[in-house]
Amino acid sequence: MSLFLHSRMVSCALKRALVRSSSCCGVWSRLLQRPSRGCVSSSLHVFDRDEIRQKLRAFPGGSVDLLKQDSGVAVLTINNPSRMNAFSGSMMVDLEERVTQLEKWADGKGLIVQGADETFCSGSDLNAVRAISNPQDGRKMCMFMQDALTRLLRLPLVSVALVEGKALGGGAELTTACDFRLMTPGSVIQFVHKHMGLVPGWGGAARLVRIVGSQNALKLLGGAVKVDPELGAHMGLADGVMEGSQGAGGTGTPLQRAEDWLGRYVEGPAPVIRAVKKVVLSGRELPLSEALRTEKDVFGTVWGAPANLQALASKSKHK
Ligand SMILES: CC[C@@H](C(=O)O)C(=O)SCCNC(=O)CCNC(=O)[C@H](O)C(C)(C)COP(=O)(O)OP(=O)(O)OC[C@H]1O[C@@H](n2cnc3c(N)ncnc32)[C@H](O)[C@@H]1OP(=O)(O)O
Repeated sequence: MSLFLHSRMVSCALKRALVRSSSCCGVWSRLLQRPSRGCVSSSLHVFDRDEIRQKLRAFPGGSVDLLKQDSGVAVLTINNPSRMNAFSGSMMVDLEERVTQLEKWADGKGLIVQGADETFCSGSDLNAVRAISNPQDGRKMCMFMQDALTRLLRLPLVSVALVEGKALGGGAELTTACDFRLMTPGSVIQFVHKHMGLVPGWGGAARLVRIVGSQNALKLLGGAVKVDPELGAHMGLADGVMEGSQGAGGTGTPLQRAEDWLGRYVEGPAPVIRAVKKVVLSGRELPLSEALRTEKDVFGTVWGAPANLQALASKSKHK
């Protein structure tokens, strides 16, 4: 008996038809649209988020914690250390709820995603996976997580995955749902899916191809390659190595070093930094003509706005 019964699919199909009917200038709103409760269309599928949310809660354990800071940089912590920060069902629901909170955070500029206890995330909780191992239920969980991670990447925040210890399976996929990846010495990103008789399902394959190219993605997935910081930097998967407080070249914990690293890319007024992410996002995801239209629209929100007027008044020189 499937844990995820298909009900209200008719109303979901109707919603999909409505979403598709929106004009091309509504494309941007679809990229950033705050998802309605209930039925949503995620890429090619329509699924009932409320129903899946309820079913996933049947698999408790751990939490996904969010700290929004006055600096405009939030910290999202995958917190299930007794399970190497594996995602229980309730943590998947937590994640989606934290993403919704971040979608509503108007003052946000940056986000750091980390794991508790010096390790990142070991993917789905295998105990939950075993309980929902039929294709229909797996597809429902996959759509829920694919939707949550797509929305995470589309946040108008510059995001960094701080990888300590291990990022395996869905944990490796989570790293690709951030704009940047910083790894600590000895850390590993590994798409172990092949060893599970699987392929990524949380959107990790589609994002990995866009990050490292199709040949490298084929190697990492086909070979379930252990990516250390050196290989990650070589392939373009890792954007930096974060030494800890004992590391050379700086002080502070890996999180403090990651905040310092991110700081240079989010310094400035939130509306400007959020506009930067929006125009890059549209350039990355939309066809050129729609990306140009979006860029014009976003430009219109910052031209003549307080930060622009202040800069003009200060006659600053860019030495
Ligand atoms: C879409 C992808 C998605 C999916 O298909 O749903 C997935 O992500 S599938 C899951 C992919 N992940 C894995 O297969 C990782 C499995 N775990 C390991 O390989 C190892 O635990 C480790 C992460 C390499 C760490 O090894 P080690 O340092 O030796 O510690 P332990 O193995 O003793 O782990 C400590 C503790 O944590 C439990 N654990 C670890 N990972 C998971 C997990 N993914 N799900 C549930 N529990 C996990 C492990 O069982 C230990 O608990 P105890 O046995 O109770 O001590």
